[in-house]
Amino acid sequence: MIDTIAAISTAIGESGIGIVRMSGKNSLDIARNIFKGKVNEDLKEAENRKLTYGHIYNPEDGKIVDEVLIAYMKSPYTYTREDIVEIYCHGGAISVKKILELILENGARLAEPGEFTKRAFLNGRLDLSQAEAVMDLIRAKTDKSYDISLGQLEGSLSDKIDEIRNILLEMLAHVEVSIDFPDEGIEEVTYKDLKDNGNKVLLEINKLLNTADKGRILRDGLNTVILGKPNVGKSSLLNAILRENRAIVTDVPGTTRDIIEEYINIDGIPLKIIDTAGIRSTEDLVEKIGVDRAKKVVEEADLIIAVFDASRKLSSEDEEIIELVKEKNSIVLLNKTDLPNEYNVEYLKEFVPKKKVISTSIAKGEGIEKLEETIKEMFYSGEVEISDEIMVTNIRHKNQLMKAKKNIEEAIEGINLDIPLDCIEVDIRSCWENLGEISGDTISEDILDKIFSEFCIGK
Ligand SMILES: Nc1nc2c(c(=O)[nH]1)N(C=O)[C@@H](CNc1ccc(C(=O)N[C@@H](CCC(=O)O)C(=O)O)cc1)CN2
Ligand SMILES: Nc1nc2c(ncn2[C@@H]2O[C@H](COP(=O)(O)OP(=O)(O)OP(=O)(O)O)[C@@H](O)[C@H]2O)c(=O)[nH]1
Ligand SMILES: [Mg+2]
Repeated sequence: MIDTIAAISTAIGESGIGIVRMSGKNSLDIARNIFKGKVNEDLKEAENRKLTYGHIYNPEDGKIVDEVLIAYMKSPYTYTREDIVEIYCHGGAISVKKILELILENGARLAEPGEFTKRAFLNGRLDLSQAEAVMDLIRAKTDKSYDISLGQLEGSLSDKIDEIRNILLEMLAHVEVSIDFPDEGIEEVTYKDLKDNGNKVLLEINKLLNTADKGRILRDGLNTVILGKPNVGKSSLLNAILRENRAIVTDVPGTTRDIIEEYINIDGIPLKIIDTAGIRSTEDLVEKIGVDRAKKVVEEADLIIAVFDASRKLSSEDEEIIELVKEKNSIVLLNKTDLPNEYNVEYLKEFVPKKKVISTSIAKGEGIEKLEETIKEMFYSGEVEISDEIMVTNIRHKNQLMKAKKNIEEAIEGINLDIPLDCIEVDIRSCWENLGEISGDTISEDILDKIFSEFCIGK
């Protein structure tokens, strides 16, 4: 039997109201055990989707736990398609926890992360990409990524994937007819038809893939890493961009020991901005770990802002930075230009010939706007425009699309070479299956578990 699950669905902390919810057959019975209504005594006349006022109490000792509102939502027209009971109690940490404990003592099981949404998926209310969009919606950090998730929740991506898979199904049907009735002269027609449809599928997959890189950036933010030797002004830059004193700034080299991550919007472009420990060789263990981490985040960066100090001569540490950023998408800052300069922008440019070099005095707030302008330019000059087209924002979806692309390319190659239809059929089927993993139509139990395990509790 499928058990009844329960979880706290709101954030635990200082909040006005907290929600504890249950899903499954026993939800209403459990609620009846621990709830006493003022008018509606024991939820006998629990009306579907009506709020009832009353108290949660412990049936063992009769003690009142909290004053609440309670809602019963009857299967199948609910979030999970199962019976659901939601209890709206006072916020904070204690009430929600006490009520959850009572519910668990009365026969429910603690829900795994994402299990409510997993049930919605397993019971057919959502497809997998919509379930994933629920999570993206919660995690969205900008209006744009929010809009994309909402669109995917409403099924924009699912519809597109279905459309492509339907073309593939049609192709499979033609192949099967030709294999079953080889003598009726339909083979020629089949090859022509396969070619047209195969190309259509490839085109649609490519369109989606083209949105993927920008889509990821819109979802997660442009991964921007501030890099430089100690004391050049990296943390000052972070604070200047954020316009708040987020990171500690001192004149002691080695102030920042670990990486600091923050999110900021520059005219609609979301940045995940990372301040790092200054790169230098050091004996200090903590600082050394910080430096190693800094080097590691460089590998995953979309953009590096390399900071140099105009008031000190270029050192071997600076050379190391130059090597690190040479092959990367980067902007070079020459900072502290308000101090007596050891060298200028022209000199620095010789070392980083292909990079944009900006002169700044972060202490005086000079050059920050120019930096922001430059980031914007670099972002918008990059291929795909932000538009209302369907975006692929999820890495898993991108990987499935890449597999499907390979399948359809192989099928098309086979068609062009007139190889036997049953060989081509294998590729078309793989393509259909790989796309089906996006909507969850064809997917294994363990991949499902993995996807939902990354959800949050109570969703
Ligand atoms: N109190 C509360 N608020 C919430 C949620 C919730 O579970 N509880 N949601 C949880 O994420 C979101 C709303 N999402 C929901 C999605 C579907 C259904 C639902 O009952 N669907 C039925 C009936 C639809 C209808 O009446 O037309 C269905 O699809 O059959 C409910 C909530 C946000 N707000
Ligand atoms: N004169 C001048 N001082 C600056 C400028 N930018 C930063 N500073 C100062 O330089 C010192 C170091 O700044 P931080 O931002 O802590 O440097 P950092 O690169 O984060 O240093 P670590 O975390 O140690 O790697 C502080 O005293 C800042 O006030 C600038 O444009 N001009
Ligand atoms: Mg610092």
